[in-house]
Amino acid sequence: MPFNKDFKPVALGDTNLFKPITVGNCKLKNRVVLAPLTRMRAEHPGNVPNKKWAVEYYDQRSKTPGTLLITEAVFISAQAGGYDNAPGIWSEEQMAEWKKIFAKIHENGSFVWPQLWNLGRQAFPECMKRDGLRYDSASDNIWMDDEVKEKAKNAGIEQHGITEDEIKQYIKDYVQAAKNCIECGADGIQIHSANSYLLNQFLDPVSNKRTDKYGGSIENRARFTLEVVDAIVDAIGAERTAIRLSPYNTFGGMSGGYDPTLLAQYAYVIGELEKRAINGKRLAFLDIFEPRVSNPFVDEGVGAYDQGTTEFVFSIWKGIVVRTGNLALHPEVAKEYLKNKNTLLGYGRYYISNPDLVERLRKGLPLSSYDRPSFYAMSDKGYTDYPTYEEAVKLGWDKE
Ligand SMILES: C=C(C)c1ccc(C)c(O)c1
Repeated sequence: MPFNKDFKPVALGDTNLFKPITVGNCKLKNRVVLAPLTRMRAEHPGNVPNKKWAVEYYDQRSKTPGTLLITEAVFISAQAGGYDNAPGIWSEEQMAEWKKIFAKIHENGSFVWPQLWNLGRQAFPECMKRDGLRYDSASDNIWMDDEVKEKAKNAGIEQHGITEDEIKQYIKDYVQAAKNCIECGADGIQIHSANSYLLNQFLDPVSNKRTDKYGGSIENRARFTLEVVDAIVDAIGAERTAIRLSPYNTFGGMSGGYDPTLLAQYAYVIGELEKRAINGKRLAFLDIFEPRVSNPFVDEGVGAYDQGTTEFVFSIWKGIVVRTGNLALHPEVAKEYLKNKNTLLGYGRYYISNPDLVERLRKGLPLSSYDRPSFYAMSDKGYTDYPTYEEAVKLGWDKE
């Protein structure tokens, strides 16, 4: 893919983006963060990180020492999964591959935080039926969309509102997965409580119709997420624990900004995290998915929700924030965000196509466009074959 000719690069080397900051136990030399990016290259069966390509993929994106990388989302257990080609971190075989990946990132002087994932109703129903697993969510049969409802019916599996005992088991699975990450060498973990996956299905009243202590009020809908936070903090420490939230996301049937009460839900969760912080258990960072991207499946710049902002977060949370969402082509927005001294910037799609993105942002170098069709393809094409800027110039891309 050639350079993006429609984008005029801006050097950010003299901005706060390259001001060192300590996150947890990690002394970062820049504030560029590899955002968690599912790439669907894990091996099936076994949900094992790709043995041929994954080490190289993360090696290429961690070359600038002192960079924070959040891995692609990682299933905490088979029951939390439901995609054949996404990785887990519950088995020895999976852990053996992650150890190699984490070691390579550390060899480059960078840091790695796996994102802990639990799909809920975003799982493929047919996979759960095939594997003799439940097809879980916050409530029975509140479908993401009619297509999924039909797939579940054809597979002969109901969508199951999980019981309190099953919630307790998931919390144990989150803790074990977090411990496995640290055993494999990770610097910390990020709890995925965003983008319509299971914890988000509990936070959002559109999917959570429960009448027990996990539903029916802002406090109750936040309970599962906060119990996961507390259990993981107790197991590995607050300085090794982060969380991702997406107040405005509409992907996966979530309410986003269209439910006026949703911001109150997130203000409550973040308020509870700040209360814990004041009591000595401050999470390493909050990763906030900006409404600049209300649905990650739509094209660059499409679908931004402009009726609200995440600025409320800063009235509550006094710790470190990663802000992610369509920033690579918008250095002016990046600079605005960087005025806050606790802010780091997450980069996703353009970090796929620019393995040396940190250096390109520092120097204001042209950005290679990405190839969306290969985002989730089982191939090294669109995964490890994107050139660095120097390699691209040798290929004559600057002459095109
Ligand atoms: C492209 C989307 C919406 C996506 C995929 C995977 C994950 C873990 C996520 O948070 C978002």
